[in-house]
Amino acid sequence: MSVSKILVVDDDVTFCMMLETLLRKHDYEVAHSYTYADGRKKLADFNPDIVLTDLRLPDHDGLEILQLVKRDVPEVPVILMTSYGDIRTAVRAMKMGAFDYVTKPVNPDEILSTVQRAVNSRNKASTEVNLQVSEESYIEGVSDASLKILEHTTLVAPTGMSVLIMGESGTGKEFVARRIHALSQRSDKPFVAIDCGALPRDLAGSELFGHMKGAFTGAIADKQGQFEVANGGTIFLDEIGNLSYDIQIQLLRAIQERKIRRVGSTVEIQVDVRIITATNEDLKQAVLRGDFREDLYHRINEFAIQVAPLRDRPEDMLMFARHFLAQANKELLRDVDGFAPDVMQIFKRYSWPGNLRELRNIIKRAVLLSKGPVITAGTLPDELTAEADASAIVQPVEKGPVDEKPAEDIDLRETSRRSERELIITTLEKVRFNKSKAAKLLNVDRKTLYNKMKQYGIPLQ
Ligand SMILES: Nc1ncnc2c1ncn2[C@@H]1O[C@H](COP(=O)(O)OP(=O)(O)OP(=O)(O)O)[C@@H](O)[C@H]1O
Repeated sequence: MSVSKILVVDDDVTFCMMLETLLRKHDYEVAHSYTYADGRKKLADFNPDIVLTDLRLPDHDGLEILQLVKRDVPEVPVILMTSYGDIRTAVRAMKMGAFDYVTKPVNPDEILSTVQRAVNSRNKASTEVNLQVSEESYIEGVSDASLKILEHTTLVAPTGMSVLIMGESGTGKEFVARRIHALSQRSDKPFVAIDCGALPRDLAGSELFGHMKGAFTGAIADKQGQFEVANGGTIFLDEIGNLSYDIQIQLLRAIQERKIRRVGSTVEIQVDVRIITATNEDLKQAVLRGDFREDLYHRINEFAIQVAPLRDRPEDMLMFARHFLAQANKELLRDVDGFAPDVMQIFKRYSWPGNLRELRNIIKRAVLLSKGPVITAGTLPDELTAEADASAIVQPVEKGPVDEKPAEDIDLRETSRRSERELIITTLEKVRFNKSKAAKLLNVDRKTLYNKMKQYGIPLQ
């Protein structure tokens, strides 16, 4: 196999050099750019197989590099490097079609394993094997929300109904889709996953339905679309809300009449494909806005499954954490045995905007950094512990069993917010608004106290 070419875009010169040396040592061919403008040029001149970009560049942000790649060379995986404070942007990047993100400071083993996964995914894509049967095992979870998903997937799997899976990014929607396929009568036929968010508008038709030689510039040969590839099996359309109106019409036809037509052809091809779709936006709103066709919405929504965010199902935390720990140990050839009790408490208090994907990444990173037999709070990013600390002001770390059920009731939350505010005010008054002393008494750091004061509208005076 030929050497993979990697373009690194980052304005930190020393970091770029370090990364280059590391990647070269592992037989990658590397080019670097310190700016968006140069990155854009190298994208054309160097023709990389993979792009690694920082989220903050002096002249633009890294998301624009991602957009550029998705527009011009959508098959090239983009890995984003972010500081932990940018996690929400990283989540947005995933929605826009990024392959994955790694958090800075970048750990050599972590970056190498992510790059290797990207190389593997490219090799799969280029040989048109988009079937990607998951190597990871499926965890069912124990929360009520997970049990409901289990019940619904088992019920709907054998029916052939179209399923719409809703949930935030990283909650496991694609895993649920694969599960439905695996439990259906189509399980020995292809499962084809397509990220509609990463499909360039003008190529979406050809990617889904195929094209004929000469149909447009660049169509140098006839090409099967993914509907034909998936024939007999299941097609999973992730981020369905991103399809253009035009493609929505063609998709509706494919579902209603079970026929597709390649771009540039008049011949209709019969296809038998089950449709599973996913979205993390409110499609009903998109219908009301006129961005998504109502008839298509009803077609894809014969059965809906809601996947809850991780923060709303803390009962699942321990199981997933253990699963990702075992996975990380295997991938990194380590033998970390478990989690210190305060780590599980931090996990349960953190808001997990990136959901299971974020938990997986955090644990992998912690395994890399661990020196002892268990993962300790010191191996977690500061932002994560700070956010968890902030929400713990009136909920001191419990010593109880790690998987006990925390309060979920909305009123209870509201009450605890109110008493948290009162506690902060009383403490501040007691120490005459000396923030350092107040922070000490409340057992949080000053930054957390400031954030809380801002959040509750307490004057900083
Ligand atoms: N049930 C599960 N068992 C084990 N791992 C899971 C499960 N669900 C999700 N994961 C882990 O979380 C990662 C993200 O899941 P997945 O890609 O299915 O999320 P998603 O909701 O489709 O995300 P996006 O909306 O960003 O496409 C997976 O790669 C896997 O590592």
